[in-house]
Amino acid sequence: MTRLAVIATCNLNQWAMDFQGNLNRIQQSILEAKEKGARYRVGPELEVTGYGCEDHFLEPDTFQHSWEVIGELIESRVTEGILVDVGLPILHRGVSYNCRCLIYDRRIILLRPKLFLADDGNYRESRWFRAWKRRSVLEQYKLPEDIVNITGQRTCPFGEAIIEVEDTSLAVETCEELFTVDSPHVKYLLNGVEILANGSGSHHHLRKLDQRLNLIRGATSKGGGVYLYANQLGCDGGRLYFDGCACICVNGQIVAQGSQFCLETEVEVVVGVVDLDEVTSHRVAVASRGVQAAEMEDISRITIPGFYICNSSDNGLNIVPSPPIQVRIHHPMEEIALGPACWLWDYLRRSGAAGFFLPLSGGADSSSSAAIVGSMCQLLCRAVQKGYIRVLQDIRRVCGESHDSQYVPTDARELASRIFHTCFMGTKNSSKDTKERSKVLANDIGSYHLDINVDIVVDAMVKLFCLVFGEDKMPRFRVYGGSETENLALQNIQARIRMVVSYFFAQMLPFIRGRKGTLLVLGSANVDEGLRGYLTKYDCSSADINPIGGISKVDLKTFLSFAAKPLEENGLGYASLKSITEAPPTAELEPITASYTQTDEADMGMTYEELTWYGRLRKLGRCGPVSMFLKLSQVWKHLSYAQIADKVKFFFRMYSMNRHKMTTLTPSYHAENYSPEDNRYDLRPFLYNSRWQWQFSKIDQLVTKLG
Ligand SMILES: Nc1ncnc2c1ncn2[C@@H]1O[C@H](COP(=O)(O)OP(=O)(O)OC[C@H]2O[C@@H]([n+]3cccc(C(=O)O)c3)[C@H](O)[C@@H]2O)[C@@H](O)[C@H]1O
Ligand SMILES: Nc1ncnc2c1ncn2[C@@H]1O[C@H](COP(=O)(O)OP(=O)(O)OP(=O)(O)O)[C@@H](O)[C@H]1O
Ligand SMILES: NC(=O)CC[C@H](N)C(=O)O
Repeated sequence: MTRLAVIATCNLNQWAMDFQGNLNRIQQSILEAKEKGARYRVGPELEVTGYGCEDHFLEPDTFQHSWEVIGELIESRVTEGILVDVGLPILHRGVSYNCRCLIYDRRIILLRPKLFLADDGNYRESRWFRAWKRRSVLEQYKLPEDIVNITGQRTCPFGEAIIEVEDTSLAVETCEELFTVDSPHVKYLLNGVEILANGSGSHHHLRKLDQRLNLIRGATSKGGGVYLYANQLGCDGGRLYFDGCACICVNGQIVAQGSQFCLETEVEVVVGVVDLDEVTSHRVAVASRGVQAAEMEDISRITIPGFYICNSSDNGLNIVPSPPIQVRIHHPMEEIALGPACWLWDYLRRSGAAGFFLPLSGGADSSSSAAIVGSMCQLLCRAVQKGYIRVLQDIRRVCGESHDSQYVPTDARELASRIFHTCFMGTKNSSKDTKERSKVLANDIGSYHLDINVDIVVDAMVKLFCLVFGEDKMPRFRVYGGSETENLALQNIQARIRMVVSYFFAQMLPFIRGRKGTLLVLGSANVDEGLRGYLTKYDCSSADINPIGGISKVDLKTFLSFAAKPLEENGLGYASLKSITEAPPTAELEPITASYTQTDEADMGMTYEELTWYGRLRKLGRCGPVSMFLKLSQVWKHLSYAQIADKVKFFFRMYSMNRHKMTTLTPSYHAENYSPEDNRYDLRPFLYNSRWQWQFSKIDQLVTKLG
């Protein structure tokens, strides 16, 4: 008889601290798994609480509510006839652990704590949890009174163990454990485990999926086995977008894959039929695996008597194993169009706001933010067309429709006209070109567009200044003979007034349109501007949220070309973006004269491409000034050592002078590994000695030595 097992994993769009919503989604996923015939269901890491609770993991309430959720799950009887693997925080003997809880029928089979915590980049699990170190010991966990009352069970095993069922054995690991050098699954697989599950809380950044899939495939390609991967999906209350992609892998080949970016549903169950005999067969054929398996030390085992994961009544003819599939990996430009769009939608519908307000300059950055909102509207309309009722209900709520409303968006442009507001805020220094580009793009996307001039407010500020300090101190632009200080102050006041106007209009526009609520102000500072500090503190970069704050200018330019392509060519169909990509980036804060037009790259003293180099080397290459100089000397062969030294020193000077701006950076979608985001990801001082005396003198010595 063939051992065919139907098993399920899932993507869940959980929300930190939303215990009720999280419970509903977990229940729905188990029910769907059961309906599809699965006998094992794995869910994401910390799915009961949501992954991003952070310091709420220090509160006893969080642990107690987690048990209450488990109690309700068991009482609702969804766990009957299926082995359910749920992620939640557990307090054991006064120590907090990030755990998997395996439940079968009404019994807690095992609490399995995470062995290796995630602590780099965006993660700091050891702030809230301890890693489980007593790997050879199974302790007894004393179950809370509520659970005892529901189940009659007083204790359950706590630690690392293999679960033996009648026809196979399985084991679980948690997210980061897959990424570690000495992954627990190696030991489990060599111990004969056939099904391995991983509940994850893993975030998206550009070009990452490939790495994750390689690890999943790698886990079972050498020694055989089935690997089930579950993940959180969406924005659970922070800067990260968890990118789902729940999948099933058999002997190194993916046989089922869920979506990576999805706003259609909060619960996506991925089911596969796997032939466990193929695992045995794969293993027997690899003699060296057998040698290692034979000498592997034993791991504690817990049996579930009478429980079969395989369908014993089927002889392999009624259900067939899921065949290997071609994995779907989005192009990075699609990732930009999809990831931030889904994140924005989760944020918008969960914030209760009535839509977005975007200061749209007609430049590349704010146009990228606009295109991403357009992409969100397109995805929403497609979901509605496919019949996703919950999406339609959320749209109606965000649009301020009444309970009995029959409103259905006709198309993405019509939807955008209701929830997306753009505004060009010109001054004397704005050009007709940018104003026109802004208008045409707004029309392409369908936003409610305003075209206003803010000179009256800028002039009022200058007048106020003159009233206080006298007309003879009236600040002048450099091109009219003003000093650097005056020139900068006049630029910054335009930029800051735009920010104040944005918040004012975002608050008032729903009122003007006969709606309740307020709009969320969107920002458009990109990752490189942040790195170089080429932005005005508290200008339009100080928005509520920023979809592109984690994306490099180089990627954004490519994204705009992609988004300009027609829908039939898989672009976003915003043809007007073409002219925007062709225009040189400019702040338009200084007067344009016959001999002078302000441009970003000239102003910054470096190109955006150079900035990407600096960004990658600083963060990903972990370079200080000296190593960055040495690394770039190997690459920039067209420049002299002295020129490279000047560039590196200039970059570090600018970076360190402006680092303070990162402390007030608008929360942005995390997309780029070299992000300078100061809040969670790139923790550095913000008061530097920007002369870098020691480091720069070492660079000077090297230049002399190298000639
Ligand atoms: N160490 C420190 N720690 C904490 N705060 C510090 C600080 N040093 C200065 N500051 C504060 O920061 C201020 C200086 O920063 P900030 O006011 O931003 O002014 P700043 O960086 O001098 O100027 C803004 C720059 O952004 C450029 N820019 C380019 C494109 C567009 C836009 C735009 O906004 O549209 C702007 C603009 O051309 C200019 O180069 C100081 O006045 C002080 O208030
Ligand atoms: N004329 C304008 N009208 C509306 N918003 C503006 C205008 N100028 C600037 N902004 C807002 O201020 C932000 C910062 O301005 P900046 O000139 O630095 O633009 P940028 O970062 O180069 O972006 P963009 O490419 O969109 O111009 C812009 O992204 C935009 O949101
Ligand atoms: N939650 C985790 O353990 C995640 C860690 C892992 N390195 C990731 O980026 O996906």
